[in-house]
Amino acid sequence: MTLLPPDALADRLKSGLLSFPVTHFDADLQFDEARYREHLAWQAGFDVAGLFAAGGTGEGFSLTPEEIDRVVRVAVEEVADRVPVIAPATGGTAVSVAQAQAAEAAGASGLLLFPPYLTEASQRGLVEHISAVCRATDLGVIVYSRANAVLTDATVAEVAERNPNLIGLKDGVGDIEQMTRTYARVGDRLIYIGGLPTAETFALPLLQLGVTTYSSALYNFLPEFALRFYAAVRAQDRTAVYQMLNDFVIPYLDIRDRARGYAVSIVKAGLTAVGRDGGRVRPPLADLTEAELAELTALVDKVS
Ligand SMILES: O=C([O-])C(=O)C[C@H](O)[C@@H](O)C(=O)[O-]
Repeated sequence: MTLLPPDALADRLKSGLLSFPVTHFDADLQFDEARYREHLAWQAGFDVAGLFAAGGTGEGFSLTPEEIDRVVRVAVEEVADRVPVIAPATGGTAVSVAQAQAAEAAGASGLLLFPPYLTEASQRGLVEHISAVCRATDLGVIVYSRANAVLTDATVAEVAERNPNLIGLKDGVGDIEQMTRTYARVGDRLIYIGGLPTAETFALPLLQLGVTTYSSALYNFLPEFALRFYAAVRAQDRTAVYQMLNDFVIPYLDIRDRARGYAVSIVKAGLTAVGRDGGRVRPPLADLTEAELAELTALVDKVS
C-alpha cells in the first residue's frame, strides 16, 4: 500500500471518501500516541479511500515539525497496510521540502501541500513553491488552494504541466467560477478534492465541477453517516442528501459557527459525544463549552 505510484494513488483517492483524523492530546496537551493509534485503527476499519495525517482537522498547524514526523510515522505503522497515508507539507518552501522528504522516508503514500504561513504570495511565487516541493519527492502531491495560496486556473494548469507527480487540487475556497475555469482548463489531468470546512455542505454542487471526493471531518466521529452521505452524493440522490443536511449537517453548522476555529474543535467534541473521548484542542483553538457539547451530543444521538 505504501508504494503507490502517483497515478495509482490518484485513482484510489478520487473514488472514495477521505478521512482527516484528529490528533489526540493528553491532559497536558502532549501528543497521545495510544489514543491516536486506536482512533486510526477504528477509522481504517470502514470503507475509506485515504487517510490524511496531521491535516487541518488534525491540528497540523499546532504541531512542531518533530511532532508531525512522529504523527506521520505512527499513522504509517498503524494503517498503511490498509489505507494510503497522506502526510502534510507546511510552511515555507525549505520546511515543506524537508517535510516532503521526511514523509517519503517514513513510508507515506502521498503528500498534501498546505499554504505557506503568514506571507502573501504571487501566483508566480506559488508556482515555484509548489514545483520545488514536487521536485523534492517521488510521492504524488496534492496542492491545497486556500488562504494565502489561492490558485488561479492558469497557475493550476502550469503546475500540473511542470510536475508529473502533482496529482490533485484540494479546494478550500468554494469559488464556483474559479473551479469551473480550473476544471474546464485542466480537466481530468488532476483529481479534485473538496476541502471547505464541513465538506459535506458543499459536496453535491461541487460534484458537478469535477470534485469527486472530499475530506470529511465528520467521518472522525460518524463514519457510517459520513459514508452514507458520500454514497448519496455520488448517486446524485438529492432527496437523501437534503434529508441528511436537514437532519444533521445544518444544525451541526449552527453550533460550529458560534466561534472561530470551532470547525476543528467540534470534531473532537463529536468524538466525545459518541463516547470515544476526543480530548481537548491546543491553543489557539478553544474547546466547545459544556452546554455546546450537550447540544451536540443530543444532535449526534439522533443520527447514530
Ligand atoms: O486538513 C484540512 O484541510 C481539513 O481537515 C479539511 C476538513 O476535513 C474539511 O474538509 C471538513 O471540515 O470537512
